[in-house]
Amino acid sequence: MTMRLDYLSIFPGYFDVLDISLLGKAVDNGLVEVHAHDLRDWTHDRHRTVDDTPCGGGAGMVMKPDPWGEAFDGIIGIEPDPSVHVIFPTPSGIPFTQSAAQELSTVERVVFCCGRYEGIDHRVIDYARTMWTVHELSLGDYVLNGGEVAALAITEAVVRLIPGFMGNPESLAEESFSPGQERLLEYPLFTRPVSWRGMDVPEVLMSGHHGRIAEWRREESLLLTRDRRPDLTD
Ligand SMILES: Nc1c(O)cccc1[N+](=O)[O-]
Repeated sequence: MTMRLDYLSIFPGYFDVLDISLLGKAVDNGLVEVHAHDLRDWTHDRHRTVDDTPCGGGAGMVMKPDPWGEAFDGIIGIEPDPSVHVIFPTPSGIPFTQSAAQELSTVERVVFCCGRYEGIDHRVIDYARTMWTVHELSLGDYVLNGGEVAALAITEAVVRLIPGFMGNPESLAEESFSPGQERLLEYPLFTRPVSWRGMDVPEVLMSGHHGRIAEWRREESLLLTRDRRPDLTD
C-alpha cells in the first residue's frame, strides 16, 4: 500500500523537509507519496487573499472558507469518501497519541489542513466532516504560529509505523507508548566510553547479568514515570 499525503498550507515550503532522511527513503521506496499545495493557488484576487476579519469582532484574522473549499474540490474531489482522512492540527483538538498514529498508519490517504492566523472559518471543518473522516488533533497545550510543524510531527509518528518503513519492525513493539507496552517512560540510556568526564556508566549495565539489567531498567522507568508523568500510571 502507498499512503498519499497532501498538505494544504500558505507555507508549502515547510514540507520540503519530507524529501530528506527516512521520510525521503519512504518516498523513494514508494511507501508514501507527498504533495504540498499552496492554498493561495485557490484565490482569485490580485493579493491572493486568504484571510478576513472575524465576524463578531475580536483580534487577528480568520482564514476565509472559499479558498479551502476550492482547494478541497481540486485536491480531494466533490464526492464524499470516508476513506480520506482530513487532519486539522489545532490547539483545540483532541490530544494526538501513539494509538492515533497507529490507526492513521493503516489509511491510504491523509490530507493535512494547516491553519494560520487565528484559525480557519469553522464551516470549513463542518463541510469536511460531511465529506471525509476528519480529525482535529492537538500536539500539546502551547501556541504555534500555524499547523505546519504539527503536521510534520504527526507525519513522522504515522509514517514510521507503515509496514516496511522501519528495517526492524520488532523494534517498534518495544518503544514507549507502543500498543501493549506498559505506559512507562524509557529508562536512561548509555553507550561507550564507560567513563566520560568523571561520570561512569552504571555498573549493573556492564555486568552482563541480564536479569539485574532488566530489573534496573524497570526501576528507573518507574521512578522516571512517577516523577515526570504520574498521569501515565493512572
Ligand atoms: N498548539 C497548536 C497550535 O498553536 C497551532 C496549530 C496546532 C497546534 N497543535 O497541534 O498543538
